[in-house]
Amino acid sequence: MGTWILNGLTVGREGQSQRHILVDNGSIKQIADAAAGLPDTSGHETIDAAGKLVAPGLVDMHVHLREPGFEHKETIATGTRSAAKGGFTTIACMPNTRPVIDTVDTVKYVLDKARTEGNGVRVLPYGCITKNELGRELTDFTALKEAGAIGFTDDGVGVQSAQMMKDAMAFAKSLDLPIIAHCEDNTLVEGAPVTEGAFARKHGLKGIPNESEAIHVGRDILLAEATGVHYHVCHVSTEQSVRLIRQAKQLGFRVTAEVCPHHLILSDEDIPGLDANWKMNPPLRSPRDVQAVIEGIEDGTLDIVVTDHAPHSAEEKAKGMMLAPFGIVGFETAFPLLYTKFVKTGRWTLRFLVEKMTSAPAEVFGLPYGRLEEGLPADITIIDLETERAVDPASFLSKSNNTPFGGWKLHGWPVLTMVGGSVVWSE
Ligand SMILES: NC(=O)N[C@@H](CC(=O)O)C(=O)O
Ligand SMILES: [Zn+2]
Ligand SMILES: [Zn+2]
Repeated sequence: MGTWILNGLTVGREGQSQRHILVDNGSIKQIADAAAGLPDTSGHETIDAAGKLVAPGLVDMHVHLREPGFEHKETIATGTRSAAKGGFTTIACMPNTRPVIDTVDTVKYVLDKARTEGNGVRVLPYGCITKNELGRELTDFTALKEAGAIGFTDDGVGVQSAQMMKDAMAFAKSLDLPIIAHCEDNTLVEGAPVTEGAFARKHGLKGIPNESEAIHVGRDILLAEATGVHYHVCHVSTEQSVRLIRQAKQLGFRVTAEVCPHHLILSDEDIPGLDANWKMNPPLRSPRDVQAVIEGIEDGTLDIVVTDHAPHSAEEKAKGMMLAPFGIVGFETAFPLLYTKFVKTGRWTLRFLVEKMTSAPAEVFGLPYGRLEEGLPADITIIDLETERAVDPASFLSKSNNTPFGGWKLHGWPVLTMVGGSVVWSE
């Protein structure tokens, strides 16, 4: 017995249309134009998707699940629940856990846990570039790939040594896997909690300058040119980074990049006060940088949207702007935020947003997901575009609720998430 998802709105190359989708045996068996009438649904279950968007399952290539080691912030069980509620069917998790994911055993640990406690969500682990993310010694990329790592990153910190990064790129290139870079030059940061700029000046805080990000982006683009690796830039937040990536693409280098909803929507001018729910890395930048990343995603310089879902406990965030850890949760607000801010306002088409969160990340990382096509795995997210709801952090399925978006009234809430033909979350 299969499932017909009836009368949903789909967005694709042909524009928007109403379709019926038959899911059978874990895959998309048939896609039919609704104009031709209802299909014969006898012997099948049905889901009424009339008036709702039926999108490919959302794909998030940058998330923190915190397990092993930081289970007070999040676990694979709670993180995947939160992801499913946000409409995500495939997520790629960062290795800055405790211990970090720098051995075959830790990769396997994450994959095993995801299989048993991952709520059906596809979890793809990254391995560390350097042992313990200390920047001193490369990990065994060959063994990590063999164990299931889909790329290498020291997310949380920048790789400070250019030689180390170059060696990492050459190694990754030989295995045909990407390097995913958290770009941050430590000599330009010195413990600052927010961006250099208006907010920092007003509160007498040290600021993180734009160059601390862009210097690594520029350096790494040169190293990517030299090595030919697929180089992917994490959470781009500055005008200068966008400019460098744009130029690298014009020159034909194998460079891709991601941007987070918060960097597309918030600037440092929006930070209401010394509340650590507004503290993340990279920090919220100037309005000029926000404009630059928006233009970056619009002209294709930035390829994909990721959440950088970074849960921290209420106790940790209560330590205040100076002492609290960097990061905000993202799964349960990402699509509604971008839908409300960019699609409902008429700036982006629905198709553009959906692509940036589905087919584009799948294509950048060579994954067989992110599209609604006969024969592909039935990873599908149904989204209510009509109902307005306020963000309620207390209702998050994530173990943490550190978000600056509490109370925001948004449209575009996922109502059903299906992975491989099984419903993994529904309202
Ligand atoms: N983004 C953040 O502010 N924090 C991330 C680390 C990271 O993504 O660099 C975290 O692990 O908490
Ligand atoms: Zn990072
Ligand atoms: Zn991160």
